[in-house]
Amino acid sequence: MSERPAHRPTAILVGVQLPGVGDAEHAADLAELARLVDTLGYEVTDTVTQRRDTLSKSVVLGEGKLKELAELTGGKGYVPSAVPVKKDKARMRRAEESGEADDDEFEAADDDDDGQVPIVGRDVPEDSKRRPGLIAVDHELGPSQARNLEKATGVQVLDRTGVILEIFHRHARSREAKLQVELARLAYVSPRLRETGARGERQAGRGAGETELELDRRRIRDRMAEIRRELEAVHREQDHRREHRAGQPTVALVGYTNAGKSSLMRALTGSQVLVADQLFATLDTTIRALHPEAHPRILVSDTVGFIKKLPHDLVASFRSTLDEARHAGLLLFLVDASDPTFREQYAVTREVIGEIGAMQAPTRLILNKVDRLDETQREELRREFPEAIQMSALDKDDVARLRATIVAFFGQALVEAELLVPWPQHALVAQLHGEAQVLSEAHEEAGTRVRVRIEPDTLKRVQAALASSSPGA
Ligand SMILES: Nc1nc2c(ncn2[C@@H]2O[C@H](COP(=O)(O)OP(=O)(O)OP(=O)(O)O)[C@@H](O)[C@H]2O)c(=O)[nH]1
Ligand SMILES: [Mg+2]
Repeated sequence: MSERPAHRPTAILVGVQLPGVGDAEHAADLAELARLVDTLGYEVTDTVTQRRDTLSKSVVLGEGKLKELAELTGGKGYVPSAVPVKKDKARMRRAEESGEADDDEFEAADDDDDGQVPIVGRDVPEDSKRRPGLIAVDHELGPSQARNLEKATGVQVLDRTGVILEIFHRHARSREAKLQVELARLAYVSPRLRETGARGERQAGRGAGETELELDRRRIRDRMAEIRRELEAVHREQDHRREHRAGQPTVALVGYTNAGKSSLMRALTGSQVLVADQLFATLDTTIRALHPEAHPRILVSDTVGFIKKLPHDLVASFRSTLDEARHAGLLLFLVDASDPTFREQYAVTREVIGEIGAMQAPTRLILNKVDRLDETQREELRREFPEAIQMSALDKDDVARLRATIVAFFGQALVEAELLVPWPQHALVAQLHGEAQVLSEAHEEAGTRVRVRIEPDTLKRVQAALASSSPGA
């Protein structure tokens, strides 16, 4: 557990239970949002929910619920300038209640904000009366919904995607992750920009006939193009490294965020990757060899986790981070079996992995964290998932068993071969000890005769190397 400051800012969750969403699912979604908000550093103090047929187009919630929410925040409870310009109030109210209200009618005319989407550090005054610092809404919000909700409550509003993007922004460490997050944030912000009517200094650089909004959008497009170019360079470098590893058996750990991928990575490889009881602790892909080493060497990759309703732009920008999974010879799907919603989390993971085209490799399901379950629960899971491996990433024996399973899996693909390595190429023998299982080794007049169990692709590469340097080739 990470250290927590004594006085964390507080947050209120808002969710609408739409038709077709059961009570359990609704509660699970909100519990997950609470974990996301907690990861952002807020303490969740209240949850305001409502059953509705649709989200209110203006402020998500209905009038009464909005008042209830505003009482918690010390806000007005209505959108200050929600004065219909053309329609009469009663008609507006009817339309609003039926979820049909026209967004723009609720927009303030004297809009004084900067047209930026409320994604980070939006300046909503924070007073000392423990006014919440954030309202997190468990749905995708349109720009005017967020804006109106802020006006009615006086508190910064983020939708689910905004919360996730903010966590990614804070957790990004590598240049690649930072670029990918920036790309996703710009894709999120761009359609949410709106004309501000701002004047003066912001007009600099504006083309003839170009409005403020067009200028902002153009700047974003330019920056996105620049980021894509930078990312391409990063990816070329990665492809290069991957080519270098080609033929080496690789197992990819994939799964929902917090399933325990990095913990298992540590246990299998002895590496010091970050493990934290947080959502999206890992954003980069790490590749390490199994330790103690297997022969041939087996690589393990740990990567970014998934979540329900993962923003599409985020998946798109993290696609190459997930490339390791696409090239792996074995996919281990990790779930936190102690989480009652793990079945759905498993389904989400399979779906995203399918979307990025990584489902060709054989897969195994790993029910992790079974140390938190009792024997009856484990037995039930054995019946439900007879093929799955039950384990705890924190248990040495479990990890050793999994290691043996991985080694045996790649062992099936090995073929036996005999190679004669001439003396001038003696370095190849040492290489074979890393890349194959050496069964026997005999020194002869012409060189070293080695019997190996080896991956077919690696065998081809070694044979080609031997042929190209043999006399007369
Ligand atoms: N009890 C128990 N806790 C575990 C187990 N495996 C992992 N954990 C804990 O679960 C939390 C998340 O573990 P991580 O390994 O960071 O999970 P992850 O899948 O890498 O998560 P992200 O990188 O955030 O997507 C940490 O607090 C771990 O200590 C396990 O088998 N049993
Ligand atoms: Mg991790």
